[in-house]
Amino acid sequence: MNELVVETDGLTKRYGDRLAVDRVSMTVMRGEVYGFLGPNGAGKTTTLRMMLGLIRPTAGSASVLGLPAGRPEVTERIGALIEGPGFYPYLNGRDNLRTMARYQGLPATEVDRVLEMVDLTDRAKDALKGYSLGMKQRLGVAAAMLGSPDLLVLDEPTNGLDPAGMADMRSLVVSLAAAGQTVILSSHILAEVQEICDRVGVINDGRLLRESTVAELRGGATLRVRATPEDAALAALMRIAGDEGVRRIGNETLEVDLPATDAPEIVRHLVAHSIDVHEVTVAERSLEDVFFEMTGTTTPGEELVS
Ligand SMILES: Nc1ncnc2c1ncn2[C@@H]1O[C@H](COP(=O)(O)OP(=O)(O)OP(=O)(O)O)[C@@H](O)[C@H]1O
Repeated sequence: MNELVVETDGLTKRYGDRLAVDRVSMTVMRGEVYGFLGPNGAGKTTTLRMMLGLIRPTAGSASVLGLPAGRPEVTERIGALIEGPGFYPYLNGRDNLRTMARYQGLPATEVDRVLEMVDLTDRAKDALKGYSLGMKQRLGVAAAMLGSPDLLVLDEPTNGLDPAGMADMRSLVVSLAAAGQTVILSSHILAEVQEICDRVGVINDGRLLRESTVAELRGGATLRVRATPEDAALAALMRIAGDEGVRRIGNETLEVDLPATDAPEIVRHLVAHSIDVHEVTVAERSLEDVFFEMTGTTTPGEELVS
């Protein structure tokens, strides 16, 4: 357990004056879905390309499966879908994968296995030009899964997909993770990362701002209490949560930094002080709120619209 699959140390890439990746030190553990999150141009693809050994770092290092990135014995244990899959349009799905499998010295049964995994067995005999973008992306994941790689790297796998295609891709990643596959998934879609990732690295302007579990990043939930008279409620709640643990947020409502399990105690306490409790709700911060606080800029989602 807790085996390191990827470790980067001060990983840096400079293009002329542009520092695309700036001293990134990140870790990915075996069996987790790691969300690499950041707005467009943040440095996600450049970092992944260094991990895959496709480009050389200007400084720092990346090790994958305990060996320096780029070594052939490492590269062959990574499956990647990066910048859209390249297929032969006139071949069908199965023959496209067979060509790749043959090149890698893998048997035809391996093609059937990965087709089944991405739920394309029924359409495997159709020519690729009839595939939707979502199907092509799924075939791309199937190609990346040939030979059962130890690490699967998916760069923006839902980019350009319609909502149904996105949901499809998300459930595919979840099913691969359930089967024990280690996945690095880059995305600028916060809700997506929140839904399917165990841990997240947030990158902005080439720098890794934070690396933690999604739950840690979002912080604990808070309680919102609407009670009157408000001043008396504030004083009473401060005795439980401390002066810093309670804030007024308007509409006779107070925000309290206590877990949801404390709600009954809070209500009892207020009622014992003759305070009327009108409503108690649990407020969870979304990853989007957190991202906004961390970068102080627009969320990646908003950038998409521009
Ligand atoms: N080959 C290159 N030559 C020059 N600059 C580059 C090159 N590749 C990337 N960059 C620059 O490095 C920065 C990071 O780019 P990168 O593609 O890694 O970001 P990203 O987070 O993957 O963004 P996106 O979500 O748009 O794919 C950008 O400013 C980009 O313009």
